[in-house]
Amino acid sequence: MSSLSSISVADSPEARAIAEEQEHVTMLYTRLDELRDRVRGQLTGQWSQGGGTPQARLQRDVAAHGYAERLARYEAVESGLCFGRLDPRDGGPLRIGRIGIHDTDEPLLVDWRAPAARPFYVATAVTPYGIVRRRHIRTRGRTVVGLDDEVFDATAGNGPLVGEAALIAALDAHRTGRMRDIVETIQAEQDRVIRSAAGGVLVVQGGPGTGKTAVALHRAAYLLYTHREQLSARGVLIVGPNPMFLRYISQVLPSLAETGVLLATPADLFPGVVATRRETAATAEVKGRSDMVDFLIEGVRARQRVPETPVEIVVDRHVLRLDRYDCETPRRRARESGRLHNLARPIFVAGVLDVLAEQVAERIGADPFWNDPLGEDDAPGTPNVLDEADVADIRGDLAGDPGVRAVLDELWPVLTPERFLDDLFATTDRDELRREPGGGWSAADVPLLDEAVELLGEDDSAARARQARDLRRRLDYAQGVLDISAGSKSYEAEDDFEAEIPNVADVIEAGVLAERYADRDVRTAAERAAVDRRWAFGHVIVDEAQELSPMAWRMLMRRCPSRSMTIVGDLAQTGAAGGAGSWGEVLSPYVSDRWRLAALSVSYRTPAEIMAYAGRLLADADPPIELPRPVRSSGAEPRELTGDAAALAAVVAGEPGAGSLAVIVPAGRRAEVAAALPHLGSDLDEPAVLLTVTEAKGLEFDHVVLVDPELIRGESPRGVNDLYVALTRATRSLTVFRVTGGAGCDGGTR
Ligand SMILES: Nc1ncnc2c1ncn2[C@@H]1O[C@H](COP(=O)(O)OP(=O)(O)OP(=O)(O)O)[C@@H](O)[C@H]1O
Repeated sequence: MSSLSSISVADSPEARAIAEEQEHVTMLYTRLDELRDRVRGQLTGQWSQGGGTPQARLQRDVAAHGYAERLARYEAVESGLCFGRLDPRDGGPLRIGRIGIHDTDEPLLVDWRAPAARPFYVATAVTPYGIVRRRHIRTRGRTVVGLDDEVFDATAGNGPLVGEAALIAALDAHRTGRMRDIVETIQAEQDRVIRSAAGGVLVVQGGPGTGKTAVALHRAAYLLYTHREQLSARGVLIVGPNPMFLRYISQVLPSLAETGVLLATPADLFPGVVATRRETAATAEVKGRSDMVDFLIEGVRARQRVPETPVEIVVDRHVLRLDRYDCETPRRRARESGRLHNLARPIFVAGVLDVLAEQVAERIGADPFWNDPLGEDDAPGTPNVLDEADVADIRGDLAGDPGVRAVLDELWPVLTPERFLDDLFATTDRDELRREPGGGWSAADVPLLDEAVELLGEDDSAARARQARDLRRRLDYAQGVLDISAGSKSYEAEDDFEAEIPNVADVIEAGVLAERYADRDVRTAAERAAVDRRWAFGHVIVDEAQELSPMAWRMLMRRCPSRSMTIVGDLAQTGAAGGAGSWGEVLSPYVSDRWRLAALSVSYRTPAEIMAYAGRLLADADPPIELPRPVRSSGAEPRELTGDAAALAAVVAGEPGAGSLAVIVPAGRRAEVAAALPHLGSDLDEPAVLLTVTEAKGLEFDHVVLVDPELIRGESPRGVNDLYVALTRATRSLTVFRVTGGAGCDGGTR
């Protein structure tokens, strides 16, 4: 392998190589500008056409939406448009970039996701895939500033890393509050995960910094490229642990020219509910257990009541009575119907109304002389003079009676998930769950709300009525079009020749035409999915998946009935008490043992010095923690310091100015440390932040000051995992600071 970097000597072979690449890169940007101009023109063309039929306007909206998306893609790839070159043994060079650009018959730039680009990520001297040279092209703006070449020749052994110089340069770069894409330096083991088949469940397990998140995001881009039609219709969902994490990763897919992916936390997955309520980890753990399903089922059954003591209802001066026996049969029938609670209610209501109607009919229709031989006609009649229609009228009156309705609502209420859960928590005898109604929802409530819908059923009569109205409107409109057209036909029919020409009404009927006028939704799948609880995604990616509770998994699996999923996590980093202990345990209820495991073993984040230090601090962990292999060293050993709050503040103030800094604290000391470091918030766009381990999960910083590691370890049953997370957030330097004094930091340095 040979390497060239930062070539500047004019007229050297290296300079000539740069000039050659510059020429190609310049040509590519010219093409990109042309493509943008063309799409901009098409977009303006759509907007400038006014008026027209509703159908024409809708078609214009759809077209404009498509052009706007394409333009956004072209805008997104400005930086690093072309970053690689492959020289095959046979044939001309291929340039690799963020999108594909073609001339009439030859590819000018090959999309990194295309099969032809694959050797760029996996070729080695031993398995060169027909490639003799791989070149990483470094650009600044539109200027080529350096090249890194690897020549595959059987006599020169290649190292395990692909494009080592480019990779190390990427890893050494300062971190900002936003994750960057790694498209230029994806490593072979990562590439295998990214390009793995879309179907089934793929679990990606790897230690901190092995690129799981990066790989998951590039896999999303790869799948969208490879299965564009299917996935842009059904959408891709990426689930991350908290909003801060989602903000951190939010730029990666747009920089890969992919939009339209929904990023959400599990707490975001119940449209209409914003989970802002705080609760203890212990309560959240209980709510996440799978036995909550039975708790909810029991709760629903308990709201399908029969009267303990007879209930009296006064209707038109008649006193009607309902007892336990009267209601048990309707309840049994409703339950046995197999319908969900709200949908079974009409069966219960019908049964109870029958009982009440019978009572009324007996009172007002009974014929006391029905079998009196001296009665009218001297012959036995019927015991009740009311016929079926009369009884049906009585039933109808009873159904509208407020007193009857109140009793029915009490016995078998229509329940929204919110009303049900509020009531359940207010009345439960489980202390850890009991709370007053109202006060909003917690993140752990969201899977319970979702589960509740599955038990209660959604009353979609309003939506169905709306659909019926829409269809009626479209039919009327279509019929109007046909009528006008038929009118013009009769006018035209005065001319015999014209009358031979078939009219629109001859070839299409109103229903079909109405379909054509159906509103076409111009929103992306992600936009539609965000407001639709029942949306089934084409692929779901779950990051930091080890943190999800069994109830959250149930909710997620509902969003992905096809089970086309990528699950990314590290069991050694599980912090949540209800989080995963093993992937098999998590997945077996849904896919049995039909899931694939891919392991990532190299840490691209944590330098060797910090990893070794973490190994020492975690040496007694049980089960033992297997640390990933660091890919580079920083030359800086971690520092251990002790002092009071003022000393901590001084250390933080003295941290290197360049790059990002995080102070990671035990949750129980957050307030104290925040008081000592009042200038630190948790906005990742700021150069320095103060975070708990839970908040820091999945993030990384150039420099980390870790406060009181022993406290972090002792704070929860999975404290050792939390400490592992905290120790592995830094890309450059780690300072461990133990605060002296009982209260630690009491704000003295304010
Ligand atoms: N092939 C690569 N080229 C360049 N940078 C990479 C590569 N792989 C990973 N990285 C970088 O390494 C860092 C860690 O990656 P990432 O956050 O995806 O790891 P992770 O496994 O998800 O970590 P954690 O378990 O801590 O969440 C990121 O800055 C990422 O950009």
